[in-house]
Amino acid sequence: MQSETSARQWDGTLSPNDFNSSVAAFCERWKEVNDSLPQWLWEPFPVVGDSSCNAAGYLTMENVYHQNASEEVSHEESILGDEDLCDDATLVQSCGKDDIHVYDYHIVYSFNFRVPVLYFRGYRLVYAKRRGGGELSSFLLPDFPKSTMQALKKYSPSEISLHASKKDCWVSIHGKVYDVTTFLEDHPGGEDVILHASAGGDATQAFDDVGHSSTAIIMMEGYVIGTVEGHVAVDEPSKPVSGLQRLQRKQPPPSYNFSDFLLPLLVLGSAFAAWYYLNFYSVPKA
Ligand code: HEM
Repeated sequence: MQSETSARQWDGTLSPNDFNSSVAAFCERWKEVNDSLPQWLWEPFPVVGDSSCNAAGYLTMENVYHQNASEEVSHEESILGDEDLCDDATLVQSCGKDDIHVYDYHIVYSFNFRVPVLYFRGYRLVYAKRRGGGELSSFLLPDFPKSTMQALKKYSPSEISLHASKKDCWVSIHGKVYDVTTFLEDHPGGEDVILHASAGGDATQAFDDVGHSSTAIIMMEGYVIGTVEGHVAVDEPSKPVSGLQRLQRKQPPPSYNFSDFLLPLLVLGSAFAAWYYLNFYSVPKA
């Protein structure tokens, strides 16, 4: 436990190992006080390189949804299975009678800002009767706030292109800028492909052509530093690809996708840091 003096000197950032130990404590505490709510789970990143961080990964809580009382969608009809309903803190109003909004939350450690960041992706499930049949089908629609990206710093393509070396490597993918310098050695696909993509300008196509998994897409959010100035989102966000799909490239796409991957809504840093502060710093000495 830190003294009050050191708490006052704390600059609000965490080391990767602080993050790991605090999220473990956070999960435990969440379980104790929110037993009836969906639980946070630790999802490890693929073991790669010679990482200084001994337990890299992120926290995940998925399929959090609220069902309107008026909607009589039965357990069998729900494609979500029997996940717990969330409370009002995560309530999202549905637009239509048959809609359900679903959120996936991820807490990722930002290696560049040294704070935990909360990302979420949201989508709306729309239930529609199949023509000529009574069964319900579903598909996903994008449902993201447009203001999300405005909080991030904007970089011009020419500024981004100045950072294409092993010691200072930025890539732009789908309008966002990632400083992947510290990740190069750990990249499962090798550092050369990223360096090559960085030097070649926008890396969106190269990134998508590989068919990165959803873990990779969540992981990359830990390296975001800003957005590309003037970027117009005419293209779709990266579509996560499962391990099986990577092995079977000819397999048809899934009936739904997470291409509507929602990017940072809030920097959880402040909330999480407050929590961390209250738990690890502000408790007066006995
Ligand atoms: C922040 C940026 C990036 C992150 C976090 C990232 C992460 C990953 C991860 C976790 C994997 C393991 C497979 C998977 O889970 O999908 C992977 C594989 C790979 N990545 Fe990336 N990647 C990034 C950028 C790029 C870029 C710009 C390229 C450019 C071509 C690239 C090319 C590859 C290749 C070739 C593989 C190997 C694929 C395979 O063996 O099937 N990655 N990456």
